[in-house]
Amino acid sequence: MELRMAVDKRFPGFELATDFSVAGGRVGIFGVSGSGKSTLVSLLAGLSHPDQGEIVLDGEYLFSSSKRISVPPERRRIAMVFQNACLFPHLSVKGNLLYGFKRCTPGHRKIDPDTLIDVLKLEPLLQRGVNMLSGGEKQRVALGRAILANPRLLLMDEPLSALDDSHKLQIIEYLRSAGDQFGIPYLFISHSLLEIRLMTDEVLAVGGGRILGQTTPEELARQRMGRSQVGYINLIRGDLVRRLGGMQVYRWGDAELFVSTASQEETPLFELSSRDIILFKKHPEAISARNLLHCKVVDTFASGNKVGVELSVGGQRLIAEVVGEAADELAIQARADIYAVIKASSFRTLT
Ligand SMILES: Nc1ncnc2c1ncn2[C@@H]1O[C@H](COP(=O)(O)OP(=O)(O)OP(=O)(O)O)[C@@H](O)[C@H]1O
Repeated sequence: MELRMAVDKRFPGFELATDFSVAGGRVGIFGVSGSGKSTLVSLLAGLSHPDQGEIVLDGEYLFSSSKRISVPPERRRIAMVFQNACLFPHLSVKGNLLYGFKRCTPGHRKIDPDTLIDVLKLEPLLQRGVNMLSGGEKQRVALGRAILANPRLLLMDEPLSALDDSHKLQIIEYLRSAGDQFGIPYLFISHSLLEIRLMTDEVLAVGGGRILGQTTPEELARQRMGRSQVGYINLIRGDLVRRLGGMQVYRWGDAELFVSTASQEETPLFELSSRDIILFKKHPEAISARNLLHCKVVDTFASGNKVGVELSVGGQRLIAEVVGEAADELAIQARADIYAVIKASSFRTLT
């Protein structure tokens, strides 16, 4: 997907003015509430019109004020998944799924409904009325309906916001299938950096109606480390090796991690804040923390008043943070050996 949006849109008290180009299959739009994300999405989908400018998708003008072009929404081949599933209440799950497929011209019908039903695990729901579904199930149906419309671009506008935390991450796996299994490029809009990191490869940061930056989710997370209350969040997927009393031991690359927070999953995802990693220059003796990892410093970076320290451990990467003074005292520099200490209780279970 190649998208260029150079548009202006004014509301009383708010102006969206963007000029950006993105290419790729998994693009994020990140920004706080009121930054203009939904306005941008609505202009792209054709649900509202820019005051001026142009929108070009894969070489085709969807909107151009100077050329007097405005392709109607139904001819843009852009499908949407919103915060609320917005399913048709009078149709069954199957009816909702096939709705988009039937409206799609036969030449564009590349995705087989049975394959989609299989991938999104919708078979047991097919005959149900949509009011009999949980929030997560509704979002899976809404996603399926959008994919079956065989769009050239899928817009996902805060699709996880209405779900509780425990369901969000399960649904992410399905949302990603739009790209991974069906090859549909998507724009994923969210105010959650975690969701952006799990869903996208490139991200536009939006604020006050402007594009503040265009970068990778990883780089965005690093930039925000110093400003964030929680520091940098390391995302760690471990493989359960054994259980020891109230503790789980996970393999993570060549390293083993002791984690005291429980998960039902064999390969759960954990969060670990850069603030919960303590660095030692020499091997510390007799510590109560369960995890002592011998690491190499890969790189350091400044973020606000903190220094981020990228570590290599057992073939994996970990980001710790220290204040500038500590970085000097510990002589932290690329290729230095260092020990990272982490309490077993510092890991937060995401799945
Ligand atoms: N139709 C409209 N009329 C007037 N103002 C509007 C309209 N649509 C949006 N706005 C204003 O534009 C600004 C950006 O809104 P927008 O919904 O795009 O933000 P957002 O980043 O998507 O926020 P959220 O994450 O809360 O949905 C807000 O100040 C909003 O009040």
